[in-house]
Amino acid sequence: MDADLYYWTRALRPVQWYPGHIAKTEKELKEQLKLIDVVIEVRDARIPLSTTHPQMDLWLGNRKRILVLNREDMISTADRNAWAMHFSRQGTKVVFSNGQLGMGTMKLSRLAKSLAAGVNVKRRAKGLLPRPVRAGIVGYPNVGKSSLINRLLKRRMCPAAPRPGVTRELKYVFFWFLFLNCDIDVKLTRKRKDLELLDSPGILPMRISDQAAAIKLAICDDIGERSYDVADVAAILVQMLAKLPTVGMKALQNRYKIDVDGQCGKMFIEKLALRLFNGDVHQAAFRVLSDFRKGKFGWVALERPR
Ligand SMILES: Nc1nc2c(ncn2[C@@H]2O[C@H](COP(=O)(O)OP(=O)(O)OP(=O)(O)O)[C@@H](O)[C@H]2O)c(=O)[nH]1
Repeated sequence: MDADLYYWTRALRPVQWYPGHIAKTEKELKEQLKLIDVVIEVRDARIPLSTTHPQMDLWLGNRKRILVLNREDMISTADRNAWAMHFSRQGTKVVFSNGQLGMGTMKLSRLAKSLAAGVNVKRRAKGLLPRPVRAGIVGYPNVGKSSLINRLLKRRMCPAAPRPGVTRELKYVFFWFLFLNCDIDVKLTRKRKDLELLDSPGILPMRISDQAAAIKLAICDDIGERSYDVADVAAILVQMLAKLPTVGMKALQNRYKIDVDGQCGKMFIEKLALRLFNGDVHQAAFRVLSDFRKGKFGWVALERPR
């Protein structure tokens, strides 16, 4: 699939975002990471490779780290098993989660605390009181960072929305939580006093040279719509779905009642526009993307371990 994608995307308008506030966010994030005991890196389970920040390894060095593949509900069990095996072979600690429903958050919280337990061993040895473990949540836009934090805290402390770029600043959420609840709900604060969470805005690389990865980010709604041509992206999605053994041309044909030429997604979108949207290609393209994002073709990962 990746070789096809490379070929298909060569002639398209490149997916591109404007560096704007990226440099500022990067600088702030690097500063904040110095205060963090354990980093929780969130990726989109449908595209764990394309949601890997190329500089993350450099920034994190040998800092304690947990990899979270969020949106586990949007991939099949076979995809999940393939990724679990891949990361376990690499010796990487991975947690599969669902930020909407909270699956995986208990394991995540336990793992974060156990990985950073050494912090308080050292503090005690120095005669200091223990302090909460500080976990920083990082990852691309819209992968589910804020939803996961809300689930971890069982409170809506961070705005979460179905569009990229909602979180705009670094924010310690647990400080607020303690402050707001210390008198009212002592049991709750005691229970969770051992973990502090830092939410951060979605971070993208300044430039992306891998257009196949960029298209997948667009398909999965992990970058803003201004960065890409919706019709181009939907056409590529049609070609990808036609090729996927678990979807195939038949599923497209049945859903939209249009003949599919697996080689030409653009023609498919144009036919759909004529059939349902008075020739409006943008609306037709948006329908296909939104059907994919809602799981109308089943839950499929767009990447498998290489
Ligand atoms: N199906 C599904 N949807 C999820 C999951 N996690 C989050 N979402 C949805 O994905 C959208 C984005 O989630 P956010 O938590 O706002 O993502 P974010 O990474 O904080 O986004 P930025 O603020 O842009 O960095 C929201 O509509 C969530 O409800 C999940 O595991 N499964």
